[in-house]
Amino acid sequence: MPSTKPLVLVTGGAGYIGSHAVLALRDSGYPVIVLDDLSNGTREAIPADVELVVGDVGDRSVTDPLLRDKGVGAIMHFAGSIVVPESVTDPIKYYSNNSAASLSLIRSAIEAGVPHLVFSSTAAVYGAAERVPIVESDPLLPINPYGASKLMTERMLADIAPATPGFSYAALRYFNVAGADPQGRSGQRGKGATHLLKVACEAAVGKRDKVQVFGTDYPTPDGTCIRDYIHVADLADAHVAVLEALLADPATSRIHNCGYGKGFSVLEMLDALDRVNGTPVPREMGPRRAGDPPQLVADSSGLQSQTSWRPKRNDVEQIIADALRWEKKLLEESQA
Ligand SMILES: NC(=O)c1ccc[n+]([C@@H]2O[C@H](COP(=O)([O-])OP(=O)(O)OC[C@H]3O[C@@H](n4cnc5c(N)ncnc54)[C@H](O)[C@@H]3O)[C@@H](O)[C@H]2O)c1
Ligand SMILES: O=c1ccn([C@@H]2O[C@H](COP(=O)(O)OP(=O)(O)O[C@H]3O[C@H](CO)[C@H](O)[C@H](O)[C@H]3O)[C@@H](O)[C@H]2O)c(=O)[nH]1
Repeated sequence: MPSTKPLVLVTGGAGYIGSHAVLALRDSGYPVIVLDDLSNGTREAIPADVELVVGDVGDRSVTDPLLRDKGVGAIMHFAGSIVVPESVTDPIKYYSNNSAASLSLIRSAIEAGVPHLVFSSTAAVYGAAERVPIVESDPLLPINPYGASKLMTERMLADIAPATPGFSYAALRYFNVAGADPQGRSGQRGKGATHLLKVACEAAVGKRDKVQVFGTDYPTPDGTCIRDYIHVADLADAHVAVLEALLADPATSRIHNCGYGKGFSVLEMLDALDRVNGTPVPREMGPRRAGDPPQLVADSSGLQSQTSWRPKRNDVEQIIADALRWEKKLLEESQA
């Protein structure tokens, strides 16, 4: 029987978080189509029967016919550039791919009559937050071009939606996304990983000789930075819940933090990895990395009170176990 749920276009669906959103949408009965330029994604990240359009979200010769002809009912917009230090050395890339390309997609969507867009924003819009947990109304003071490029898109959406009858959006500010699909269907692939848990799991399976701890003199109980790690499958479920909130109340746009509201230090994460792994992962204490705020923890009560989303995998050892299982699978694939 054909689905009665709207077709969802997932931009960046061949990447880490987008591929988990594709799984969550399909698990909930939504038909899905993916638009990705494969600059950091892979075909294998998407189920074989999902249509992949290889192209740039900023290219209207791609997005106009796609949105017009396929009958897209909502967009989840994950495509973007994601490396904070690179945004400092190459800000034009970030304003181009995260701000300008998003504006192009938004125009294309509105002209095609697509009513809803869910945008991947980031805790980086808050910059070096003065207090935790962070609420959505806290000051937006990004400290790098990555965060600024995402905030610009949020600002565009905040101005455009009220001026555009029939169009609403959700901006989701992710905190630290980690883990892999609990069923082993997807996980984080990209080369040159920089995220703590990915790097540490690569060290656990022998792809690296150690993990370096960036800074031990922060004003936190053990001196290392504190972050709020959300399981990627819970984050994917949050997207479905937010889409359903938009469909149920189409005139209301929303902005939500996505995290669990509990912080873990770098050393707490590495200790938990050692417990899950059963053998200690070599670690080395090192200097601070530029631009790291001491603490980022989300107040996500709005996401829970305003949508049906409830965290299901709010357990740091499960996040790590899923990430580690995925890393072992990647290693086996590379040795096959
Ligand atoms: N990973 C995190 O911890 C995190 C935290 C906060 C926000 N985010 C945001 O979530 C989104 C997804 O991040 P991710 O970690 O899955 O990254 P990712 O690099 O794995 O996925 C991004 C995908 O977008 C594609 N892409 C990039 N530019 C494109 C373009 N112009 N046109 C079409 N496709 C393009 C890439 O090929 C890739 O498959 C990003 O917007 C990122 O800024 C991620
Ligand atoms: O090898 C490593 C990697 C990271 N860290 C530390 O681990 C913590 C987490 O670092 P990540 O690189 O995993 O994540 P960030 O907190 O820097 O970045 C995350 O949050 C940002 C918002 O502030 C952006 O959204 C970004 O995309 C997202 O990955 C930081 O204190 C970092 O210094 C290490 O000690 N060693």
